[in-house]
Amino acid sequence: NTENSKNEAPSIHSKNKPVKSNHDVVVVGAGLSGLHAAMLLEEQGYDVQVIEGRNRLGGRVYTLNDVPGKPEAAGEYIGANYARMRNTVEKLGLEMHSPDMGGGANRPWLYNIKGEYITAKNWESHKFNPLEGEDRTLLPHRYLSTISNRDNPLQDKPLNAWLEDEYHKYDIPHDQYLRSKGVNEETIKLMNVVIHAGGMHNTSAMNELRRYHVMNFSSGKTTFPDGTSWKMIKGGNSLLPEAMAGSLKNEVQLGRTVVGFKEADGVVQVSCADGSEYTAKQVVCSIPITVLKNVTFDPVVQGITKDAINEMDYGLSVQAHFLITEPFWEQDGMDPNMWTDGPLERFAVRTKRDPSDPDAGLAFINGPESLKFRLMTDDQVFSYVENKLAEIRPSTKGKLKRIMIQSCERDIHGAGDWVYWQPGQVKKYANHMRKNHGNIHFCGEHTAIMERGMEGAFESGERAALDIILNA
Ligand SMILES: Cc1cc2nc3c(=O)[nH]c(=O)nc-3n(C[C@H](O)[C@H](O)[C@H](O)COP(=O)(O)OP(=O)(O)OC[C@H]3O[C@@H](n4cnc5c(N)ncnc54)[C@H](O)[C@@H]3O)c2cc1C
Repeated sequence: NTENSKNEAPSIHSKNKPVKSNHDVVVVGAGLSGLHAAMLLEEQGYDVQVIEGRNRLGGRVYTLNDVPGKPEAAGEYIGANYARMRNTVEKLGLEMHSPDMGGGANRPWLYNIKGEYITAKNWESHKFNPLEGEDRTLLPHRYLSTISNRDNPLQDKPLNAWLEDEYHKYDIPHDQYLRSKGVNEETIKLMNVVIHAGGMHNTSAMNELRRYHVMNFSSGKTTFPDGTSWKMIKGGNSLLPEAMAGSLKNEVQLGRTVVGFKEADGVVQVSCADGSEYTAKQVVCSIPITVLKNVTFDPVVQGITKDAINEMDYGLSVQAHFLITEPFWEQDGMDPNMWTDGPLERFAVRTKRDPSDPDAGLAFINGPESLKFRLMTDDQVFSYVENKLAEIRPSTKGKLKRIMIQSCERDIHGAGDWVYWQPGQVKKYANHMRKNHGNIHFCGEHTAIMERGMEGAFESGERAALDIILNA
């Protein structure tokens, strides 16, 4: 991992010396939300300076150009309904292409459940299949989305319906909601495998229902002109934040980790770890909410916003990328891609973007098992994954070469994958996340109302920019 780890001091590797400068607006964070806000403000004639803590652009959009196949470490699929994002892609002259949505190398998953190998073909009749009737044809990796989405009370409702009081009754643990719908314990256990929240008990049913409501809207109701629902940027999604930053008049300042905001007499002073100081009348802050715990505010943030900063959390995931030196699946004759209910959760052989690319494999752990990786170094993550893999799949032994560990949480600027709402948090916080603190306007996917993911980031940047343009 080339990014600085949580154990290290904030980045001071800025290629620039510490600076002092004054602008109409300072935007903190060069992810999609911050960059979109900056572009809109600049269009309206504001002098805008974007500052970014990492030494790269894009935040949770990050193409791993050094890994064969150039996989996306984070924001990957662009929905047909991503109007703001599509418009920006077009405006900046980038092209999109249809991704391989098959997972891994477009091969089926081999399931490893309770230590037993089960093929997709054998699942319907297998004794571990906990469902009845036609549902027995459902494959385990589809349980979470299919079953959560059934009789979704948000169906056909506007995308902001999840914020309304009448749906607060669903702001309860997701496992409790599923039990009330008659879903049995064995099914819930399998749904739990890849849940981004440490477990089904820790995510609000409203969080999950909203997730699938937005997804239905993306993939069901709108399409690209060629009839597809999802696309990616040709050459890698990172090209988009790079082009957005390149379109701005003031060069984005990298390596400027913000440590404090101080507002007095209508001016906000933004202080960075490297000693730089920026002042502006207005600030757009796209720092992920959990990272805000480490940033000081003067005057201090109080009340519900303070509680939200202390309590909100993001899902975790760890990706261990390997080169595959020999096709281990040819040795044991089984499908290469594994979906397991054990500590590895998923291991996939990645799609080759170019036939000359060597085979690369990815252990992607984002369910309850991901929590333990918070306490490991990158080397320990590699060893752990290799050992667990060798236990359940001996043919992998000696055939994997370490490339990199990637996680959106394993550095001081990252919070995790994306925000999730714990039971009770939608009611408590969802309508407060967008409240400004004096002249500091918060944005970021965690503050979006209608959309999620990358389009949620765009939506939130637009809202923060409009807040300044119309009200400030
Ligand atoms: C594994 C994974 C898969 C995903 N897949 C999809 C997908 O397929 N489709 C989809 O739509 N979305 C997907 N997403 C979500 C999407 O990537 C995010 O919602 C979106 O990119 C978030 O943008 P943002 O601007 O809100 O936040 P970020 O991109 O996190 O931007 C915040 C910026 O602030 C910077 N920062 C943090 N702290 C400081 C500080 N103290 N000082 C200065 N700068 C700071 C960060 O470095 C970062 O650049 C995925 C995310 C992950 C992790």
